[in-house]
Amino acid sequence: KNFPPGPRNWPLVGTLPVMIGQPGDNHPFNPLDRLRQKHGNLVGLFLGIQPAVLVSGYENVKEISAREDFTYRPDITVVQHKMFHYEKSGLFFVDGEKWKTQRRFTLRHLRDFGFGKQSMDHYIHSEIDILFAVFRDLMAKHPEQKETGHDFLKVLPAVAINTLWYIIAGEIHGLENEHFIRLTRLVLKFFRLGDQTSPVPIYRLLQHIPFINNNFKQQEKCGEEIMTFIQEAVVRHVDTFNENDMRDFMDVYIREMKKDSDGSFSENQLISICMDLFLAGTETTASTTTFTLRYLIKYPEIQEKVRNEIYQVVGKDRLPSTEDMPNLHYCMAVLTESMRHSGVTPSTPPKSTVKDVNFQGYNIPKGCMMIVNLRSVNMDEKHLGDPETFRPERFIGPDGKFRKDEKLMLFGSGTRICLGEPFAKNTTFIFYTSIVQNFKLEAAPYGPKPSEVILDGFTTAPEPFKMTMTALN
Ligand code: HEM
Repeated sequence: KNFPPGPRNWPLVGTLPVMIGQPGDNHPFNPLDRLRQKHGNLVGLFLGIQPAVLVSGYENVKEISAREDFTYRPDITVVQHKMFHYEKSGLFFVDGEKWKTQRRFTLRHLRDFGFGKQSMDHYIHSEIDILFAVFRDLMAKHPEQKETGHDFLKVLPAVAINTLWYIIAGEIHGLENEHFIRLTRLVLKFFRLGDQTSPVPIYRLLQHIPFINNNFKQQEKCGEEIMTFIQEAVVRHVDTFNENDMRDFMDVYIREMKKDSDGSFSENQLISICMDLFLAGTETTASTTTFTLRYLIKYPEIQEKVRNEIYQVVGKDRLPSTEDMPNLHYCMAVLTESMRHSGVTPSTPPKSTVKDVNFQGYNIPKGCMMIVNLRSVNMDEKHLGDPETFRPERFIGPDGKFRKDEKLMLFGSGTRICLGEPFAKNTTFIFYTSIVQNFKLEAAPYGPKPSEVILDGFTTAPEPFKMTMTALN
């Protein structure tokens, strides 16, 4: 009663028939865009019989994100919960005091190992050296592909994984390591198989129905393999643990497990946290960097402007670092515009309520899923004027300096705001500016132009594309 208005709620399938894409859509979120246009900023939906509300618009999203009532996550089967007998674990899908304690601990101790700090730069730079060696190797081994394009960016996710994994588990994997290459593929596949508005993770019954459970089953398989990789690293850490030598985040967590008397710091919880960080942190940063490079190929004049600023501020003899960020105004504007326009996270992971709640005069029943529409904020026509246009200058103030737009939500907002924001900003910034400093990027003269397709999943991602690179230094 007094639930937000929405499309027709059919028996069993609820509103799902109007939540699927149509021919001509250019973004996975188009069906939800249409619902918002038709029904307004709060749309009542049903994923099967599960009530859900699509929440759009800056004010609504800000309020939902700030209110304690909505900090909960719905009961969704994720691979680690299933493996741990449906006990909620990790960071993303835990609630209340458990979430607060684990989030605080994780953030504090990741920072001790350089997470989101300048002290990480040297490590990011050494990963970039490896990346550049791969680029040069590809060009030397297959010079003929300069005409049709190299698949340069396929190694980027592996580099992103290494950067994060070093802090979590103190390990670096060679890009030629077969096991590691497989892991990288699994992470990407895991994300593409996801679907934020699928009822399958909510209903255990649907998880057993062939065809309907197709994506879910495949995703579960990928997730299990990724979990095994993490579990093995945890076991190695437990076996070699030395109280006097904290090598990485896993060690610090194990030390806490030994001190902890109520069991809230457990091995399962450590595995789940690492899984959450690993998944949340690697695909998102790799996709953001790839989207940015895709825009720079499409707009060569912007690429040139980025390069000129880097040459002026940083020069050619060293790679850009986080210390340069406050002086690279245009580069910051380009990254921000790329994140806004591409929208790797068009919505937050679903939120939920644990009691009946009133929101904007509507009744939101206990257990209702809240689909928080960040895209509606980052593509807000009233605020931005021309949201569909890629225009980094919108973030340059009259003084020529980068101007932060407080009305954007690139990493969510409020209590659950992305835990990895500083790390993600630093790594994507250094990755993309270093590439542009050292290589000219172009569409291959005889190959297809980089695809403009945006892939669906838990996040959105650019469709892989080929390009030509010319070394500049
Ligand atoms: C460009 C890269 C990234 C983007 C666009 C992004 C975006 C987001 C968004 C929109 C949320 C949801 C916030 C909410 O529920 O209100 C989120 C949550 C989260 N992100 Fe990120 N993220 C990125 C990178 C990272 C990295 C590098 C890490 C960690 C290594 C990370 C860890 C997390 C975690 C743990 C949460 C859940 C927080 C919680 O529920 O308390 N993310 N992220």
